[in-house]
Amino acid sequence: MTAPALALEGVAVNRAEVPVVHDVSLEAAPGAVTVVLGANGAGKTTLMDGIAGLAPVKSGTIRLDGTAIEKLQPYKRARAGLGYVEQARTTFRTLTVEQNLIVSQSADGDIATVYKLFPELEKRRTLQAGYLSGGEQQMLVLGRALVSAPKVVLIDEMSLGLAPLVVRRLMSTVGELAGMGIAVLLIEQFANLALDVGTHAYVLRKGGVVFSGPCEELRGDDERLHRLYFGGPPLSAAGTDAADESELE
Ligand SMILES: Nc1ncnc2c1ncn2[C@@H]1O[C@H](COP(=O)(O)OP(=O)(O)OP(=O)(O)O)[C@@H](O)[C@H]1O
Repeated sequence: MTAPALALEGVAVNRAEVPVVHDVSLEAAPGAVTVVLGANGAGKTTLMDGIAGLAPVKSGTIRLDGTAIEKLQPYKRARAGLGYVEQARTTFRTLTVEQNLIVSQSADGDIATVYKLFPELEKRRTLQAGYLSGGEQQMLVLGRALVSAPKVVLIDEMSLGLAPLVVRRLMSTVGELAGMGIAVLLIEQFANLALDVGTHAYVLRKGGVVFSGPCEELRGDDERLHRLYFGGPPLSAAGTDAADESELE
């Protein structure tokens, strides 16, 4: 098996001194999309913030290409090859599209690759980012992560507030990022879209992992997802899964 680009072991993350994520172990392989699912408030963003260094990791280890990063400042984690596409969809609104890419570019980063992935951005390269549509802004945020030449990209709910067609387009791009050898860790509210593009899935509930397995096991199985998200008995009388059991592999 390929060595994971990102490996977490027993990670706990706090929010404002409150323990939110506990004992999370997960891996993200290079060249694949790993999906993190869970209900609102399950701790997905807190986990991503912990990996990126924006929330305090209280215990456990986070390895990027085998090197422990959990004690590094966020900018050092970024420099080590960690890209983070945050939910907030932040761009420098008064800079042009191209300037946004230039300020995020690392020595190995290639703006032409971004334009190949998103021809829309090349057409608007001289436009201030504040004038882009929501979907184009999300493309720019993904593009900014890409020009930092990352080994791992964390993507948090990039579909928020976007039209379904745009979301599908962005999802296929996420697959292309993996095709470039990047390890993508994807949080997504539209579970089935994420499961279509992903290889391995984790489900978080109340800050802990309750499922780890191939995406195909969950694809299209809304009842099982619901039970994993919220616990409790199976929704259908025919359900054979244990009521509130974790399904860790
Ligand atoms: N800044 C904060 N201070 C205190 N508690 C917080 C803070 N941010 C989040 N929380 C709490 O941490 C828990 C996990 O939130 P988090 O945003 O990580 O979940 P999530 O799975 O990403 O949910 P969503 O899908 O709604 O973004 C929630 O109970 C939330 O209220």
